[in-house]
Amino acid sequence: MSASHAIEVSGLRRSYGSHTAVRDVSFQVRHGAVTGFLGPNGAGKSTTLRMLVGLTTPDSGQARVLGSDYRALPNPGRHVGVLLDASAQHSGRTGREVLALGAMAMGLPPRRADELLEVVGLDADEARRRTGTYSLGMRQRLGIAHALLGDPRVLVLDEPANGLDPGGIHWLRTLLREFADRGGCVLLSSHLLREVEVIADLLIVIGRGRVVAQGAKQELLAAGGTVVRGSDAGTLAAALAAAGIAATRTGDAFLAQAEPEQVARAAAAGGVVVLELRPAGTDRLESLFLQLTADDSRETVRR
Ligand SMILES: Nc1ncnc2c1ncn2[C@@H]1O[C@H](COP(=O)(O)OP(=O)(O)OP(=O)(O)O)[C@@H](O)[C@H]1O
Repeated sequence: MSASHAIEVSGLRRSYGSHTAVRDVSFQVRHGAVTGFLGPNGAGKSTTLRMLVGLTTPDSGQARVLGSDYRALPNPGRHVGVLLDASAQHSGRTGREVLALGAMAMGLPPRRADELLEVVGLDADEARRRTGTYSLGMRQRLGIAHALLGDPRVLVLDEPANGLDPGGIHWLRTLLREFADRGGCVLLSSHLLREVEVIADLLIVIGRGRVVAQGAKQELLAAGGTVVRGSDAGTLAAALAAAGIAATRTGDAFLAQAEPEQVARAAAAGGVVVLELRPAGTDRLESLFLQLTADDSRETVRR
């Protein structure tokens, strides 16, 4: 395994009866970045993450974290923080007890629980409450605290933004950004394109148990060119042509095959006031994602 990759998954496959949940999934996840694992409901995200941390046995293929089978890591919580199901905690324990027990299991002092409660914004009152009374957002915060307890280098989080309000999503984004900027590796799943788009640097898109796209978010988003609309369509067309930028007209806008900055400069050089400028790739990724969702025929009305 390459030392630059924290996670390496190759040829993973898992069936349940006649249904293949994950078929030939391969990807690598590097340090120092937040990687989003994106796919519609039932695409195979949780099954893949469960195989990664040894909770589900693959029919074939292998998954390695920090160069090892997860189950072979000594004291794994000190290396890999995992949050697969925020509701899995014992509902009769208080938030603080959950963290204190986790700290003890990892050989850490109980004060580590208090540090993490502060990091995830659970106050003293909330920490004393049984987790059975927690909202989903509070459970997610507790689950993230548990994943961070052992100061791991890798985080594997299944739908961590589920149940968080917009402020909570902003908080999560900042937390994961800082973790990755310190060199950590984050792999997080989501079934919401917009959610993962604001949090992740890299994307792995999965549909029907297969990886259908992967790469840097900016590249995936930029691949479709730039949508531009100007004060005068004729002058804008001429300005783009003069700059050697191929463009096709869609209504009163153009789809230009160049980066937004090049397009803006071309428009400025032609004296056109730009009224709209955005990467078209967002649309492309969205249509790929909607197509995946539609392929699952969950949204299709059968006649
Ligand atoms: N233990 C199981 N027994 C039978 N089928 C299962 C089991 N676990 C997963 N599956 C099936 O495998 C497929 C993939 O499920 P998985 O939970 O991995 O998807 P997901 O991408 O995480 O979906 P979601 O976004 O809805 O959580 C689904 O069709 C699911 O019903």
